[in-house]
Amino acid sequence: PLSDAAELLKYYEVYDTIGTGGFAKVKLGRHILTGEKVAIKIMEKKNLGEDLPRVKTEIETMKNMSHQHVCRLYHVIETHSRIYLVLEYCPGGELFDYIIAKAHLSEEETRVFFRQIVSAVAYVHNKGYAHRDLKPENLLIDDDHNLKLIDFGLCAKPKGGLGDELMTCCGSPAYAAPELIQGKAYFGAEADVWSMGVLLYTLLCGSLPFDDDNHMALFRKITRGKYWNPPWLSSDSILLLKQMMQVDPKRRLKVGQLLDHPWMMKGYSSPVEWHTRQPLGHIDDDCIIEMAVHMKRSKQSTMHLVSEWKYDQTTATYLLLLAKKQSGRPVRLLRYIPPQE
Ligand SMILES: O=C(Nc1ccc2c(c1)CCNCC2)c1ccc(-c2cn[nH]c2)cc1OCc1ccccc1
Repeated sequence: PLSDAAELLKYYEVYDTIGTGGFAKVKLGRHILTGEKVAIKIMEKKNLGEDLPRVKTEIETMKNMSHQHVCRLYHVIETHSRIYLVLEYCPGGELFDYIIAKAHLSEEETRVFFRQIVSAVAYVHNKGYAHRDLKPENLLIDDDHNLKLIDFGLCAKPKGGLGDELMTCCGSPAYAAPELIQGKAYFGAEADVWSMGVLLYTLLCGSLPFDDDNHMALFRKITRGKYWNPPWLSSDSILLLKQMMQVDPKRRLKVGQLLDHPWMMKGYSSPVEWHTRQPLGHIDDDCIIEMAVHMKRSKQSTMHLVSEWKYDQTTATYLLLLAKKQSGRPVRLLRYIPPQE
């Protein structure tokens, strides 16, 4: 109903639907004040049902994530019947479609992408979360041809940190670790490494290492851990895949060992940089000044307002101004001049 869209339309121009997922629809949009393009994920509360907790998890998790390879949440608008998430614009679409279009990627192109995936996952783990649904559908390509991790609906933040075991069996079977599908207690970080191994395989090979229409047959293949290595794989790639898709989680590579693994370092002089380039607490002066001028407030009170991180129009305006600055565009808010009488 219009009342729901009214709140959204106060701040955004909304264009056509670009994707419809399980319980959400994604539309293109533009933030009026900054002119920046955004993606708007629209969910009908009544259709969410038992998925509502998953959406709440995703929102609370994404509010704590600020990283160059994690899709940024800018604004949360909850109305009578809908939840709108305003998200970072990723016009390259899903990595899944990109791989299909190219059959499979070269080792060099895979390495560029895989270093970004490891950077995102290392950051997420350092924050105490396990993603638990790593797959090419959950990696989007931005307008700079960089990857952005999405879908934190299944992530877990064990109370005692990632040293605690998890129980819930979740995620997509083809990417799920053996210990997870066997219903054993597992460590989220170890399960994520297995999924990254399957992801690396799909990038290099253009197919799944373990696949079967029959669920039980698929489970048997995963627990057996044997898969085909296509002839175009280098011996280094074969070795790394083997170290990541170890059925025994204790023998599996750790994320820390991935950061400077010889395969990851080929053609590079430094290990994967996983620290964020935009720490959450950091407040950019240029953006604050432009907002203060626009809001006719002092710099101090504008700084204070932004620091509340309410994921409202203020948060969205600040983050989108920052995105503008980082893309080399002018740190300017729209100067709306009302029509002269
Ligand atoms: O910006 C996003 N998507 C997106 C934007 C523009 C274009 C495309 C895609 C590809 C299709 N051709 C038109 C160009 C976009 C951003 C964030 C999220 C998102 C973040 N957490 N959850 C979802 C989802 C997004 O989309 C999903 C999608 C839509 C159509 C296909 C492929 C992917």
